[in-house]
Amino acid sequence: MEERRVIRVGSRESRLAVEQTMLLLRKIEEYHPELQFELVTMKTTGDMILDRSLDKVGGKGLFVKELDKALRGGQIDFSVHSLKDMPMEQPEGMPIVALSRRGEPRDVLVYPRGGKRRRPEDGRPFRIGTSSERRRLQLKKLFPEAEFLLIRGNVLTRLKKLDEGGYDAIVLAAAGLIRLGLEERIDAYLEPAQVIPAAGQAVLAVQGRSGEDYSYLDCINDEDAWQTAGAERSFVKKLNGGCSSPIAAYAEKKHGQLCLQGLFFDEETGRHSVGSIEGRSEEAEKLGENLADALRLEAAAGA
Ligand SMILES: NCc1[nH]cc(CCC(=O)O)c1CC(=O)O
Repeated sequence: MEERRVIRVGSRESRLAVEQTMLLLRKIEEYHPELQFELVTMKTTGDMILDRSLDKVGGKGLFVKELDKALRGGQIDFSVHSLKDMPMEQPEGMPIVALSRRGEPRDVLVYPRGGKRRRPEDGRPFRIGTSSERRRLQLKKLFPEAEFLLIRGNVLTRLKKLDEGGYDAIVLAAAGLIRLGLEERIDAYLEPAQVIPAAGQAVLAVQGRSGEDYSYLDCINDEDAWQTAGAERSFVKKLNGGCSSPIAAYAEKKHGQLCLQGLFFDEETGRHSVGSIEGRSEEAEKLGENLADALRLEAAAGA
């Protein structure tokens, strides 16, 4: 029997990261039985800092740095990430080489297991757990009376903290729960018109090394994901390059057109602006930039 070519694949070690990576690998294996994948998991800086909002300690890069090092050093052949955790620009020589078809893009509310959603009459404010400024800013409008509390840790840790009574609800990405087989924990979907998701939410990204042949990834690579996530990420990039201010972006294709919704919060004026733009899919990046310019002006002017 011929030896199968071994490909080493890097992933964060959280259960969600591993589930997502395996999902992708199983798909590739269907098309390429001649390949053998070996999973290499790592703890990242972002997984180790649990007491602060990550916005404050250096942002998105924290979840990918260790894996980048292994990729650069050749210990792994590619790594798999949630696109929304990736910086807007890839390090030299380590581009994104494939994007998966987007999963369920919405954020959701999860209530404590067994406990009914607490009625507001009993006095204390409804406590919503999230560590994302993007989510807090948008949920404040839906739940003006709520109190927002920081929650950190991976998805399973957050669910545990919720069930132990620390919160009346938490906000998570539907995609993560679904991929963990926990869809039944979803109590309410938040429509993008109410809560715009994070750029790249529910898309998986494969990061590789320049010059390597990744043609075996064609089977999972999704053109729509490149266009929609491309518009979302160019919007974010134009506004802050991935720093701390809350930004949301969600694009979808409708009748061949690309429709991008965005939210921008201006730290200087304390105002935020929300808007959308529509155009040709081929101009995804331009659309992102144009919406960014428009929303920046609006937030600055306080229209
Ligand atoms: N920031 C953590 C993170 N990164 C990706 C997902 C879920 C999957 C996805 O959105 O692609 C999650 C959990 C969450 O936000 O609830």
